[in-house]
Amino acid sequence: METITEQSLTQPWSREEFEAQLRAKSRRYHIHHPYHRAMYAGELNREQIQGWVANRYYYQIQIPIKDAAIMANCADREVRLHWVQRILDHDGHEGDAGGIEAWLQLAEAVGLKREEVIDQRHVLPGVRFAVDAYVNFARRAPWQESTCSSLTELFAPEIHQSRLDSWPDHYPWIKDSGLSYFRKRLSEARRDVEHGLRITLDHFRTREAQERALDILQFKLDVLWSMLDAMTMAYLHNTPPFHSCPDPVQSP
Ligand SMILES: O=C(O)c1cc(C(=O)O)c2c(n1)C(=O)C(=O)c1cc(C(=O)O)[nH]c1-2
Repeated sequence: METITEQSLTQPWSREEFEAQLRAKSRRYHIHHPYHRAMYAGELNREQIQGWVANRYYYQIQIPIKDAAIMANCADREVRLHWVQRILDHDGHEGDAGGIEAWLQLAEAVGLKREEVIDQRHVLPGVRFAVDAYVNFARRAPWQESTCSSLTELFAPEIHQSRLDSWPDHYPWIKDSGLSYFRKRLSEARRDVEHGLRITLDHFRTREAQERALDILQFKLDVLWSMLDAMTMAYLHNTPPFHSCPDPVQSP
């Protein structure tokens, strides 16, 4: 017979407790990363803001590809009908140029040229690897697991709001038009996460499955954190990839 302690370890959490466990992951959200902390404290210079915008562009363009991968794995028509909105939000549709275009406007507002963002010349290998890991996870995992990985969006409205609150004071050189991406995401993220959370709470029922969901969410937190680690090396510490190699680069 199981002891009480063993039982409490294997009993599934109630829906409320499971949701609370997922939400508690906010403690590891990239809002706490030193790069973001410096951003909201007004401590970044123009190049450091530009580096962040140019690198985050890679995340922005891969999000709809990630969402298409989720849909490709999903046989549930109702879910696909709902999920397709995420692709339209980023890629745009009639009457809305979409999030990727809004991000390019942000890039221009911080003084980058559209071409240098679109051609990805500033994207760091570490950022690329982290984002690609997220897309590849969505390609391979059952759609309910990929849905769960998008739940960092539970914490995203706060981070978008932090930018809207702090940038006009600290970075008055950034044109207000650049902030429209963050305004747009405030409502979109809330709507998306309601759907994603419902799927996750419905699907992960055993304690083992619920713990798997927490691990998946942690994986996504790792993706976001690792992107900023790569940017820290390049733009805060001035140690981009290969900075210590002999120059000019020798062939092997
Ligand atoms: O600016 C941010 O810090 C941030 C974080 C996240 C996130 O938590 O994954 C997303 C976004 N922004 C975002 O704009 C966005 O469209 C988005 C989609 C997703 C996703 O996983 O499907 N995350 C995020």
